[in-house]
Amino acid sequence: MKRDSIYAQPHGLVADFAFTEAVADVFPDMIRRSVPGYETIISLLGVLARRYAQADSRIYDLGCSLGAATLSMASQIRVPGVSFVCVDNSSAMTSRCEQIIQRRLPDGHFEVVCDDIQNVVLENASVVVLNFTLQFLKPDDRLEMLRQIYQGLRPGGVLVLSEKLRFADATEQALLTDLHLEFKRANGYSELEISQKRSSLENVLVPDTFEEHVERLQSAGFRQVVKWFQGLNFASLLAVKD
Ligand SMILES: Nc1ncnc2c1ncn2[C@@H]1O[C@H](C[S@+](CC[C@H]([NH3+])C(=O)[O-])CC(=O)[O-])[C@@H](O)[C@H]1O
Ligand SMILES: O=C(O)C(=O)Cc1ccccc1
Repeated sequence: MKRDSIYAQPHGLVADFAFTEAVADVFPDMIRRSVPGYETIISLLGVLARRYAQADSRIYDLGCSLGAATLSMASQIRVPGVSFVCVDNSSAMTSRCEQIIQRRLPDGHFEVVCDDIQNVVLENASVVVLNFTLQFLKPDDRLEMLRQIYQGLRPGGVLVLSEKLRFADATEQALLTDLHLEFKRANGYSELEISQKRSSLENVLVPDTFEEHVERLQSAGFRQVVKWFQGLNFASLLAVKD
């Protein structure tokens, strides 16, 4: 695994964060050292998919990056006739993802698509994963994305939505942001790396509160929403279509 040192040197003017070749090259290390609970979430996505995957249905991994969620789910699913659709709009990610999945699941039914997830028409889905992806869509586009997912799900199907959270209460926001900083320091990021990454993400990753997520999921049609994981200011929600 290549070590992330993208923000180790001063950038002068820090550009908006983008999923470039350089980021794709170090992505497993970057996300593991930046998102508390990431590896646990990936592993538990397998457990969730094993429970909710329906025979002869599709599983969508939206914003798949290098396909970690798909690989975990594929290793756990026991029902026949499941096909995976992995979508990401970064070609640096999808070209690597295609190779990784081909190597790890030579007999698997999967498709890797390089496109905006907002252009995907979902059909016959039993499990849809948005693992830290919705937060990169423009806030005004998020409800429509969830509506599209809801209409593409079968009855009994689920959306797993993982996101960085914002907190309405200023004290809670300050505490959890500070603990996330401490998590990054504990994982070897310098103050310069932390501050440059923070400015690059400023207008790119716009987090919502837990309450905003629940309301939006309900507006999209989901009646049952549960938070099944939280690590500091990162959480994952399970939304079930009746
Ligand atoms: N509009 C969009 N359309 C398609 N892809 C997008 C869009 N916006 C962002 N992306 C893609 O969403 C991914 C977000 S990373 C997901 C981790 C992965 N799920 C994992 O479980 O390892 C999370 C993070 O980096 O914090 C990137 O690969 C983007 O190119
Ligand atoms: O690094 C951060 O502060 C994050 O919020 C997580 C993250 C992880 C990988 C790419 C972009 C954002």
